[in-house]
Amino acid sequence: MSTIKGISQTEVAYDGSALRVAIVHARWNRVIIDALVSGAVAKLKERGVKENNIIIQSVPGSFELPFACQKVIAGSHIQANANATDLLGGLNLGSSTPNPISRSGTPALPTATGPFDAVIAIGVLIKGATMHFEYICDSVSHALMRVQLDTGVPVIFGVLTALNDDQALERAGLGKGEDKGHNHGEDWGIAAIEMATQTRRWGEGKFV
Ligand SMILES: Nc1c(NC[C@H](O)[C@H](O)[C@H](O)CO)[nH]c(=O)[nH]c1=O
Ligand SMILES: CC(=O)[C@@H](O)COP(=O)(O)O
Repeated sequence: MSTIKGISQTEVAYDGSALRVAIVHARWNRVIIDALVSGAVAKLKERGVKENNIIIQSVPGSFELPFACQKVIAGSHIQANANATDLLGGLNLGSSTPNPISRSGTPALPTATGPFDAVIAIGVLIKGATMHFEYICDSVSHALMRVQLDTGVPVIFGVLTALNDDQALERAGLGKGEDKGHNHGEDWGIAAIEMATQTRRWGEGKFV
């Protein structure tokens, strides 16, 4: 019987070439994390996101993900403003600073910086002997939802909440049996591009 689970991909092939995406990952259960991050990066690149527009940051554990995502989003705005100031500063609008454009002869273009169009939060939580698992899963899921609603930047929920090692391995395509499972990191990369693109469109009042 074919499963009814899983995402139904949209017919639209979203173009990631103008997008900037951050991946924030925890470092617990690193073998699984690395597979998930690789899967997400592969799909981002496959859909055109430039390598220097994929920023990867790590934190100790999944509990740190919401705070890190909030700060990474805020930092990208500061970085963008700083670059804009640098560029505007080069226009020599009566300032004493010589125009870097005239000084070097070539325009001072900003580096690959700017606000993130989406953030992918990746963590692997595996149930242990205590209730620690439940409290982290609950708090992190609610907090990541709040970060995206508060910031207006899509935060893709890439946190595996597994009851045992095998469940986590299979969801990273690392299953021990014949069926290795499916790397959910790939789905998260695709979702990031769709949500980033749609967020831009919705922000312009466009409903394609
Ligand atoms: N047990 C797991 C953790 N625990 C660590 C917490 O996430 C956090 O880093 C610590 O409590 C300090 O604040 N983290 C995971 O990502 N996965 C686990 O299975
Ligand atoms: C998700 C966790 O925090 C968990 O792995 C910790 O294990 P334990 O509940 O046995 O301390």
